[in-house]
Amino acid sequence: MSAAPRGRFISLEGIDGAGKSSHLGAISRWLQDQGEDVVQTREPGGTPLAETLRDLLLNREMDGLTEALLVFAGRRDHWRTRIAPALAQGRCVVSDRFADATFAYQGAGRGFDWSALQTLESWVLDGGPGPDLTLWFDVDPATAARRRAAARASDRLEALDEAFFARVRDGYARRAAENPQRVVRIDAGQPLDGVGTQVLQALQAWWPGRAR
Ligand SMILES: Nc1ncnc2c1ncn2[C@@H]1O[C@H](COP(=O)(O)OP(=O)(O)OP(=O)(O)O)[C@@H](O)[C@H]1O
Ligand SMILES: Cc1cn([C@H]2C[C@H](O)[C@@H](COP(=O)(O)O)O2)c(=O)[nH]c1=O
Repeated sequence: MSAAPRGRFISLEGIDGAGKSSHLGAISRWLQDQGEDVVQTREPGGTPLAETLRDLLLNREMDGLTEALLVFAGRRDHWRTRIAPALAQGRCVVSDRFADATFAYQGAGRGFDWSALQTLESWVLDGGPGPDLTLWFDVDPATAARRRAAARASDRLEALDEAFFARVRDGYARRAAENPQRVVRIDAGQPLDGVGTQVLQALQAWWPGRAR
């Protein structure tokens, strides 16, 4: 009996308040409509251990190196016990954030060494590929801050200033430039339905071209 073809892996990225989580459900439904068995997850988190580490990241004071090691520790557990097995079964994984967030937040935002992050990423993913498609919800930091303020109280990272989020945005732009075949930029400054239309178009444009 032959093994199932590897499933597809989609990640959603963007600065806090960009609006990515608002489209998670619609993306999963669209994939289900294509006949996919979908696993919806998030980072930091996605497993009991990684959710515990998420709680520390969002609520305890620490430096950028500690943040990077903590998110990669959680990602290792998430990858090894949940994402990789699901992909091996041919399932479709949709994650609200993945490794690009570490390059953007801990790399560009905190100033942690980019090539060291690339080494950690390769170790944690067993040298294999990460997401097949990344939707980068790109919005200016002032708009994102207004959306966050209207929606909820800030956690430790969300409370950082606009200059931090401008650097994080630059980090996402750098990852997009380094991975043009994978990362699709969504103009998240548009109203909700306009963003939803772009998301759908990005999925449709990518879907038929995916070799399994
Ligand atoms: N395009 C949009 N226009 C206006 N408001 C939006 C838009 N997209 C999302 N919002 C609102 O902004 C707030 C933040 O949205 P959401 O939680 O989806 O962002 P997020 O990128 O997932 O944030 P985080 O990563 O910090 O959880 C919500 O109140 C949501 O309703
Ligand atoms: C994966 C990852 C996340 N972060 C930060 C980004 C956000 O501020 C929080 C997660 O909150 P969300 O509302 O669930 O998006 O964590 C990070 O700093 N590094 C990472 O690798």
